[in-house]
Amino acid sequence: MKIGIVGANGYGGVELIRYLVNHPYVEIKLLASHSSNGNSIVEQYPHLQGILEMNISELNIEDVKENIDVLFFATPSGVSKELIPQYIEAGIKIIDLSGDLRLQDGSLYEGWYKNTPAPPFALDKAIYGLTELNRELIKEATLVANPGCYPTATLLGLIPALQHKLIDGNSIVIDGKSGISGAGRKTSATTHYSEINENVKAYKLGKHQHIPEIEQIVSQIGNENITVTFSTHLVPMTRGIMCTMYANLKEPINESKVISLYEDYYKDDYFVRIRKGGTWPATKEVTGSNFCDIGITVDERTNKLIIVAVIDNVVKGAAGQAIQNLNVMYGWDEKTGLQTTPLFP
Ligand SMILES: NC(=O)C1=CN([C@@H]2O[C@H](COP(=O)(O)OP(=O)(O)OC[C@H]3O[C@@H](n4cnc5c(N)ncnc54)[C@H](OP(=O)(O)O)[C@@H]3O)[C@@H](O)[C@H]2O)C=CC1
Ligand SMILES: CC(=O)N[C@@H](CCC(=O)OP(=O)(O)O)C(=O)O
Repeated sequence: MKIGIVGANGYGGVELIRYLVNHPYVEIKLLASHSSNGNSIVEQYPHLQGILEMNISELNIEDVKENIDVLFFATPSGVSKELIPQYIEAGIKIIDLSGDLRLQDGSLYEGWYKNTPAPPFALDKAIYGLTELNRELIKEATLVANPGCYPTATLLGLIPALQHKLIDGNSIVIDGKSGISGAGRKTSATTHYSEINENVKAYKLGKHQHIPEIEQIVSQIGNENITVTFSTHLVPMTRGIMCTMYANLKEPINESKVISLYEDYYKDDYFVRIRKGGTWPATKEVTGSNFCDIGITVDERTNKLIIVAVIDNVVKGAAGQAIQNLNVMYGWDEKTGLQTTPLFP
């Protein structure tokens, strides 16, 4: 399968490269970016020396039609919605890592991303790529909207509780924490070393673009309109997301019963691992891997279910899940090219 990566020299793009160079069924045929055309990817990423010595070239639809089967977009929001329509019409399969195609209702995109939405035909075609939720739809998809990093951890943590009607959807509070690579490669005052080192910062409270994405799916699963409280924090680490979710239990339930419901729900999902009672996952336990690890507690005193979910933001939160979706689209074993052991310590 011939693959192209747009946004190849960003963090999502370079993580796609890290996995795809070892994927047995794909060949990387195109690396494209915005401002680095003509340069070798090795100039920006010397760790790729001897592994992928390839020039970054301009994105050209005629070249893509001739040489590419699947195009990954690892570009900032606002880019793929402009470029993708012509590639859809040309019959190219697309996996978009950005937020441009995740919200089915274009007016929500307009409100939260402050930009015009993708054309309705593209939004209709896009399948939300949370693999464990939409595997059957992804098998037939030609356009996949890969989920955001926080929504991946949050939704994998909440879906079994909502499916089993254990919690009141409108009581959900999500406390999210992310490493700095989540903000992409370009530095800014907020992601500058001296601003983030030995510091924890809350940001975009009540305004984060992942709020409508999470609400879209929890409402679908809960079969009612659900609004969530979602807060995000930057923590001084490179990779990793931890989302801790709190919700009111509808009926009292034993913790070990909830854990066994979760184990059963994810029994066929290699990349989701449920911790035993009284233990909770840490971000380092998934670093560099496509796993989402989940720990569960029932706080009987407050009648709350507490769920802790961790992922590596650039793997399960971006490039890894995108490759998992590629595998599903082509009927390959979902783990193909993704079976790395987390990088611990
Ligand atoms: N980082 C993460 O943990 C996650 C990221 N995502 C999403 O993935 C996408 C990529 O993120 P990330 O890799 O972190 O971002 P980066 O800022 O690290 O990289 C962005 C890439 O997009 C390229 N680019 C920018 N504008 C254009 C354009 N108009 N045409 C073509 N290429 C363009 C840049 O090229 P150049 O450098 O040459 O300008 C660069 O290669 C974003 O939508 C992000 O929200 C999703 C989940 C997690
Ligand atoms: C640490 C950090 O800044 N993280 C980014 C998440 C990036 C992402 O996944 O956002 P998209 O929805 O645009 O894909 C943020 O909070 O906006």
